[in-house]
Amino acid sequence: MPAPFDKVAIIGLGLIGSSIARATREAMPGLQLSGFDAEDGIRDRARGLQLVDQLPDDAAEAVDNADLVILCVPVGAMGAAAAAIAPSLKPAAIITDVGSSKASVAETLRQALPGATIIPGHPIAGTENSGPEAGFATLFKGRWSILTPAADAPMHAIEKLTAFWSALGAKVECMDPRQHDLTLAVTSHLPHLIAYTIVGTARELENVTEGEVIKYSAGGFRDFTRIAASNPTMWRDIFLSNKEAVLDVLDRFRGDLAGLEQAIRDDDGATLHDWFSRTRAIRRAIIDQGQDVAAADFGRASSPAQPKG
Ligand SMILES: NC(=O)C1=CN([C@@H]2O[C@H](COP(=O)(O)OP(=O)(O)OC[C@H]3O[C@@H](n4cnc5c(N)ncnc54)[C@H](O)[C@@H]3O)[C@@H](O)[C@H]2O)C=CC1
Ligand SMILES: O=C(O)C(=O)Cc1ccc(O)cc1
Repeated sequence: MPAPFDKVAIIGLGLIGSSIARATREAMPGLQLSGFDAEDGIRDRARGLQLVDQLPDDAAEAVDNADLVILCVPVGAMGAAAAAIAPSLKPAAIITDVGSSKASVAETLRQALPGATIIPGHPIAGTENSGPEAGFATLFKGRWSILTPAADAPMHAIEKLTAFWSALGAKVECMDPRQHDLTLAVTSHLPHLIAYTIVGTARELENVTEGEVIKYSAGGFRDFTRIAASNPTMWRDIFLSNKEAVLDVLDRFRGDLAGLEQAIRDDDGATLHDWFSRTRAIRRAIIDQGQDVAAADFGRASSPAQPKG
């Protein structure tokens, strides 16, 4: 199939931007790629890696004549990135982003780029690493890429963006932005908040445990430390931009945690066993659906799928 775009501009050349560049090069070698990053040092490193064909020192120059512009910056920087490209966007250009929250980003982009064709997006694929060296071409293979177009978004733009992500190996689905934000608050944002909490708590307990938390850190805690090593700027922005949904799921989580705390206090083994059995079934269902590609891809699955029964 021919590439859906002639020229694609990637703004923000960190983990996600550089992965898109690498994957696009592999899947659509004839396509013209340009890029920009606000940090001089990142631009230099991206040039060294030869991630794109053109990498000017100016955002507006990078999007000149681009058919698709992909904003790959932290959610809190979307407004500034959009404002910087506004003067030189070609009228027919499609603007998308990869931000981890959608309703507030969509509103920011609408305000910064009035009249532009904006199709917000979010590839549900990533790692705890950042920067242009951290990206890799296979990141999106077999993973979901969610689009959250407004009701009046032009169908041809949605179709072209779908074709682009499909060429990178992603499975594409459209979703309402609020539905996206609530779903991701449960499946991604709350788990990160818990990891950030538990690793910080363990660090504070080091005085009590005399360094043994780190020394004997076993499977469970190690998994949390990977997630808690995620990009602080990016995650600060995610929590502040998806505040409502995160606070909503946090409230429910607190209720469930209190229930388990009470069961422990009451020596109520049946409640604990019942809860843990249900969560085990959820893990198995996810693996049966083939959704555990992240761990498999990175060759760091913490444990193989448990045998049934
Ligand atoms: N890291 C992950 O696992 C995933 C991240 N995302 C989303 O992708 C976006 C980018 O994240 P990463 O690539 O991981 O971060 P990153 O930190 O690796 O890269 C972001 C880049 O954006 C640049 N930048 C910041 N403000 C800018 C501006 N105004 N103009 C141009 N460049 C600017 C930074 O210098 C940096 O190089 C975020 O919105 C994040 O929520 C989405 C899916 C997964
Ligand atoms: O590294 C991990 O476990 C992740 O969960 C990566 C990730 C981070 C943010 C997203 O919006 C999507 C995926």
